[in-house]
Amino acid sequence: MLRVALPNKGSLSTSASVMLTEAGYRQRRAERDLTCVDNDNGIEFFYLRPRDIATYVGSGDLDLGITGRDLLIDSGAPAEEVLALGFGGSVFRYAARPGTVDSVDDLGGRRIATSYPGLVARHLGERGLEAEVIRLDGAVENAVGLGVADVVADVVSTGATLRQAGLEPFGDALLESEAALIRRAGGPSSEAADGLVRRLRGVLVAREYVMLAYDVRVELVEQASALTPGIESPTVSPLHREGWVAVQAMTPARQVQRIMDELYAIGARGILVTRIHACRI
Ligand SMILES: Nc1ncnc2c1ncn2[C@@H]1O[C@H](COP(=O)(O)OP(=O)(O)OP(=O)(O)O)[C@@H](O)[C@H]1O
Ligand SMILES: O=P(O)(O)OC[C@H]1O[C@H](OP(=O)(O)OP(=O)(O)O)[C@H](O)[C@@H]1O
Ligand SMILES: [Mg+2]
Repeated sequence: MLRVALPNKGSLSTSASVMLTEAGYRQRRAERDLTCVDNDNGIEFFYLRPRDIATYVGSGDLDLGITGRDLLIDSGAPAEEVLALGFGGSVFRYAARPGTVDSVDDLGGRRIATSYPGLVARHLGERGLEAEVIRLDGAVENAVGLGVADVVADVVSTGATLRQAGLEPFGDALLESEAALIRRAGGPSSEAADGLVRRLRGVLVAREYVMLAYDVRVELVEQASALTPGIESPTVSPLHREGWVAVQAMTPARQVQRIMDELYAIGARGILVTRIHACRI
């Protein structure tokens, strides 16, 4: 059986389970369940703290896991990203009170509070900076006001928590993170693991693309196909009506309204968009 680690709570938990459900896997019934066996697909899911997932996968005790890229790097575990999953996005940044510290070069000798000491130490090390990293469990934005640190390094999403604490981000982001499927670094691949990766890729494509279909005069096929190249190539089929063809192509959902306008403008008609529920590319 393939053994897969999933976040048991926090920002990534619901989206990870939704994605696996969309990929056709069974998920736990209750939020407190710690395991779930999917016999039909030969998979057992283990619900773990997202921060611990890279440790289980890096040691080889579990085959695959879903966690944040930032948590993977912070753990220092010998695990690697297989597939970015497009949810749980965040930016990791330094912040301080305005007029105190405002550049990364100025971090030497400072006290930096963070829940991600591994990530911060790696960033400082790469720049040859020496600072005191103070590990806190959470709510790190309070550390400056309480005098424990000069700087915080933390996940920023809307920025509201930083503003409330009177802090301003400075310097480039240390990392842009999102949820990722991970496996043991350099570990052997298996047909079971590859099958799960293919299903998750299918979910990503089904979320990003729609199926666009339209009719167009045959002499305009090249011009229309340039607007709808599809993933491989558009499907062009004959129509009973002389001089016309039907075209079908997968199209990025975010651009589809603009593409429909442009198709209409060149003379395409009967333009239809349908959702893709699942696919294998
Ligand atoms: N607004 C956010 N706050 C915290 N983490 C976020 C946010 N948005 C995305 N993430 C990502 O979620 C992961 C952290 O999840 P985790 O469950 O450990 O913390 P959490 O969601 O803050 O929950 P808790 O603090 O209750 O443990 C990281 O990969 C982080 O980048
Ligand atoms: O930019 P924002 O939208 O304000 O979000 C970022 C904040 O959210 C998270 O905290 P969380 O609520 O998870 O509390 P924690 O610090 O105890 O983990 C994170 O650690 C930041 O503090
Ligand atoms: Mg948190």
